[in-house]
Amino acid sequence: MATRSSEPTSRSSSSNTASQGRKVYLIDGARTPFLKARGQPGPFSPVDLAVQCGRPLLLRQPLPQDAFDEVILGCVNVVATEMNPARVAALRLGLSEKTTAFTVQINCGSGMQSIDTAYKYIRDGSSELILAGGTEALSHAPMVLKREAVDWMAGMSKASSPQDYARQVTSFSPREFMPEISLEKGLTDPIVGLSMGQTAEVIAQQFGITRERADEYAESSHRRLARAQEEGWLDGEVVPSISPDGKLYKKDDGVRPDTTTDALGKLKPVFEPPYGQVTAGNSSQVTDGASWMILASEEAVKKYGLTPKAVIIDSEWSALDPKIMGLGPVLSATKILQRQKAGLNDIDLWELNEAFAAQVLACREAWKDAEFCKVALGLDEPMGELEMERLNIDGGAVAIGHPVGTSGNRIVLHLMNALHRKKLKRGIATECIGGGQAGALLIEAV
Ligand SMILES: CC(=O)CC(=O)SCCNC(=O)CCNC(=O)[C@H](O)C(C)(C)COP(=O)(O)OP(=O)(O)OC[C@H]1O[C@@H](n2cnc3c(N)ncnc32)[C@H](O)[C@@H]1OP(=O)(O)O
Repeated sequence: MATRSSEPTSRSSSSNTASQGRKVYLIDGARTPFLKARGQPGPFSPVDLAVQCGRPLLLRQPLPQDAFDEVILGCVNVVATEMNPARVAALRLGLSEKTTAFTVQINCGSGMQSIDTAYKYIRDGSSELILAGGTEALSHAPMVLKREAVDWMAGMSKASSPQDYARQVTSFSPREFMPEISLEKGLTDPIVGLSMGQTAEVIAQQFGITRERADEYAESSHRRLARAQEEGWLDGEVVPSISPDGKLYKKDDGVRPDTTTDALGKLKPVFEPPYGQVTAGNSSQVTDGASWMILASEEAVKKYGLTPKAVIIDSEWSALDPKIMGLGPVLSATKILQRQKAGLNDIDLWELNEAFAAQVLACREAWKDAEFCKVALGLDEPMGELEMERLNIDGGAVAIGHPVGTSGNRIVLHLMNALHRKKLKRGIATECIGGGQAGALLIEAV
């Protein structure tokens, strides 16, 4: 059970406000449709995904091949044939061989970390133009063989006589070759031994989030995404992908517009049966997808005649007990609000990544909870209630899916576009990170 006295820490605090460096603009971005992992490898590898959305983005922002100083790509599950996917993607996108590229991994924060690293490189004057993204093909998550299988193969390679060889062959046991379920392992915290879903159960219990509320939230995520798709609000942000066999993917395919709270209420708890709150219907979906954003300095904007859509104002990363990792956004976002002397509802729009419906709701409760605000945030008063009308207005990972290394990038991209569409000014994108961390970015539309 989580303790409320877990003392969080943070990095890159007030020293990283944009006022202390150069302006950093968000120019444009694009993502693939998010495709649900359906028990077998999907049509695209992590690099394929990054290339699928990178190409149309670079076509509509025609920059010279060597314009980018850096390519930074978040990816949690790198596949063995695409080591350093940032570099592989950059070259497949036709960028200059002279452009350096590196991959970042901070679990679900990876796609936001790429933006924040780019932001700081440009702000501090070491770069002018950066392509920063996130990619994840959870359907391709590497499978890990059991120790016994690896030992058996080592025995085969060491066999030096026909007798050795025969002994090794006859000791073969197919059961030992059943792979360990690696995706499940990847979504289990190695320090506290809880799956991500169990950490959501911990904070649901801590803040009294009922099954009904989690299901209502999940239903609204599907409803909001379905409306956004129907109204064309994702056009341009989501670019079509074409698989090697010529199949066209145009839309996020996890959304279920017919979702009802009645149907959700019938699903069984997955992570803490039989009494838990977290089900397949109110969890983020296991999904493949990629997203890129172009970041530029003022000089690069002038040099290439770019039209910025937003400017990055501030960023913050925090760390806390891995058991309550889902509350991380409260820590990171509050630090930004304090620096900006702003309240929750002074921010026009929020993208708080929906790892789980119960986790988003627990964050909202934490801001209202005097004791949490005092102990974890050092505040005399609670922060108050974040209005639902500002939060994940076009749905989130419950409906869209959560390709873990990508989502942090997607929420910044969508926030930028939603601020423009609604002619609003300020937005915060924030997400929890497995292992007990969280990131947040404050942007302003221009
Ligand atoms: C990692 C970090 O750094 C930080 C983080 O973000 S933590 C979050 C990381 N991500 C996760 O942990 C992933 C969480 N989600 C999961 O693991 C999986 O989605 C899950 C195990 C919860 C469910 O997986 P699944 O069983 O394959 O789901 P799925 O097959 O889609 O649905 C199961 C059932 O629910 C039903 N269902 C799902 N959504 C529904 C909806 N909206 N309405 C009605 N029914 C629904 C499905 O129809 C299905 O029913 P049947 O079995 O009758 O076909």
